[in-house]
Formats: sequence, structure tokens, C-alpha cells
Amino acid sequence: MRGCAQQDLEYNDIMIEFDFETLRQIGLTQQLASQLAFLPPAAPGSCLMRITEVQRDLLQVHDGVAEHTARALPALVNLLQEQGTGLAVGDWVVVAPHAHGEWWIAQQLPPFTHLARRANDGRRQPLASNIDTALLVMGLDHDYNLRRMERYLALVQASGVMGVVVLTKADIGDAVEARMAEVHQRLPRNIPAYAVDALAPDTVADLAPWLAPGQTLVLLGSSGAGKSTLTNTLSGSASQLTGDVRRGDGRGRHTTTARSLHLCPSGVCIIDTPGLRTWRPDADEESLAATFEDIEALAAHCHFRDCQHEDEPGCAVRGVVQDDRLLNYHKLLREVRRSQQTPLERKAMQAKWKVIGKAGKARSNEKRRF
Ligand SMILES: Nc1nc2c(ncn2[C@@H]2O[C@H](COP(=O)(O)OP(=O)(O)OP(=O)(O)O)[C@@H](O)[C@H]2O)c(=O)[nH]1
Ligand SMILES: [Zn+2]
Repeated sequence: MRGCAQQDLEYNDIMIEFDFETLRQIGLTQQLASQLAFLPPAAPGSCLMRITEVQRDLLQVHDGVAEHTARALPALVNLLQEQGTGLAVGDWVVVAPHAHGEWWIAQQLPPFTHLARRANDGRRQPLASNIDTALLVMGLDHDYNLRRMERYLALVQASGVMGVVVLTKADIGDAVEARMAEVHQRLPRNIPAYAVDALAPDTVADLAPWLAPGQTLVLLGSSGAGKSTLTNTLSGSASQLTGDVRRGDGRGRHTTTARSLHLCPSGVCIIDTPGLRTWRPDADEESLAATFEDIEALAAHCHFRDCQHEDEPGCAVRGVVQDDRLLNYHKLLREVRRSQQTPLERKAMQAKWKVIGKAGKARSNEKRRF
């Protein structure tokens, strides 16, 4: 069985079958295709495909025409695990056909962007790869929370992905104009923000600048924010590349349970993700500082170089930047520092704090005795 044999391109003795024009429609770029030259030799009949869905060890891959079910070769899984990463929706992979119509993913093209979050144990969980723009979706109802929006921005900017704020439920939300003003005031000026009705067809025109052919978008937001609704409006349900994987919860509510990739009439590819409510960005201090560049720019004028903008004299940040934004920055900074530690470093740090805690207790007991 062959799903992608349109033309053979030869790179360094590797025969990998793909048709650039076909795959361009699902986001392939020249830059990505040129990476094929650096991959180890592939098995005969290997094809280049894009991962459209990940469900534990079963993956869906697309060759631009049809979708196939595939598994990753254990050697690839181990290699990626050693690098602290894994396969994600949006990845371009070399897939080899096997007996009984099975497909095996043998190689991953190094992604040009990769979104991941940190689990509570510090491990990296891949979210999506090869993303140009992230629509940060938040409802103008009870979902509205600017701290969470700052968290989303930190997650995407750390990976070099453009973040665009999309506030849904503008038709039914509270204080829409005031909230939009608040978003513009609090977030860096270069972050585009829109208030939309995710169900209205006009929304496609509003978001047109981000829907260019060959671009890949990811939608991030908490459950119920309107990601699937927006995906359907932008893609038109007839042109979905993959069916949504949705599961009822027994109360008539349906939620997205897997990340999946959709093709829109405009030519943009959309990756819909299940709700993300609590997660840590996979960022470092530097990229986080870039997300909060207003604070960093002002901090250069603080009297003390290591000013924490708390109660130090001569602070140029306190009182200028909103207190809540400053608090959130410090909270995220602490989280990022914590998740950058290896488990060994974390243990050593915990042990150190235990000793400090015991010493403190002993000192206060001693004081009490005198
Ligand atoms: N009136 C109105 N309803 C909306 C809007 N966006 C989403 N909804 C409704 O909100 C509910 C949740 O929307 P979904 O698109 O399923 O939310 P989701 O972000 O995909 O949620 P998960 O799949 O759980 O991650 C649905 O009933 C939508 O019809 C909007 O802009 N206006
Ligand atoms: Zn300061």
C-alpha cells in the first residue's frame, strides 16, 4: 500500500517520496523539506507525512491526500525521549510502509518551532510542532483571566511562536469594551488582540491576517473557551482534515480529547488542542523576561540592579506596572526556575531548605530558652 507516491526526490541516496505542491497545502515549507538531506537513510518506499493526531502510541499521519494510522519506531521514541522531547501534532515525519498496510514513523524532521508544557514532575509534554501563530483563546465570560493570558503568552513566546489574543463570546460576554481596553493596557503593545463571536462567519475576515496559506495555527485555551467552535468557523466543517476526537461526559457536554489538525479554505492549517487550564510554560528566565519586556525595560532604571520591585527605594517598576502583572511575573519566574532544575537539583534544594528550616527552628527554640 502506498499513500503518497507522487514523485521521488533524491537526497543523499535517500529516496523519500513526496510531492511538494501537495504537502505545501498542509504546511510544508522549502526550509523544512531541505532538512531531509540531513536525515539518516530511509527504508524503501518511505514517505514524508505530517502528524495530525496523537493518541498515546497510535498516531494519525497525513500525506496531503489521505490520512493513515501509524506507530513510532521504538528507536525513534527512545531517541526523542533522551532529548527530553517527543512526537507532537504538526511534526513532519518520514514514514515507512510495512506489511499488512501498517505504517511506521522512522524519523522526525527537526521542528522549526515546538510547543511544550512542563508537567508537575518537571517532565516536558509536547503540545504541537511547526507552528507559526498561536491563537490564545479566552472567553469574555467567567473564563476571562489576564494572568492566565500572560501564562499562555509566556508559553508560546518561549518557543518563538507569535501569540494572538482572541477573546470569544463578544456577543454574550460582560464588559467587552472595558475588558479589551484592559487587555491593550496590560499586555505588550505588539500583541494583537481581537474580541469575536466564534460562531459568526465574519470572524474569518477579522482573523484573516493570520490565515495565510501554508501557515499553521494552534489554538490554546481552557476547556469551553471556544477553540472547537472557532476551528469550525475558520475551517468550515466540510473541509476538516481530521474529524474532531470528542467524547461526551455523560451530561451532554462534549470536549476535545486529542489534538487534531484541520485544513481551512484559506489554506491555513489549524491545530485544535484539548483545554489547557493549569500548566507551566516550558520557558527559561530570558524568554519569560521577553514576554514581560515592559517590566524589564523599566527595571533598567531601578536604583538597585537586583531590585525585586517590592519595597526597595528608587524602584522604577512599582507603581508603573500594574501590581497584578508584576505579581504574576514573579510567580511565573519562580515556576520557571523550579522547572529548570533537574530532579537531582530539586532534591538537593529541598534538602537544603530542610536544613535551613531545622536550623531556624533550633534557633527560635534557643531564643525561647533565654
Ligand atoms: N455565544 C457564543 N457562544 C460561544 C462562543 N464561542 C464558543 N461558544 C460556545 O461555548 C461552548 C464551548 O465551546 P467549545 O468550542 O466546545 O469550547 P472548547 O474550547 O473547544 O472546549 P474543549 O473542547 O473542552 O477544550 C459551546 O457551546 C459553544 O457554542 C461565542 O463566541 N459566542
Ligand atoms: Zn525595581
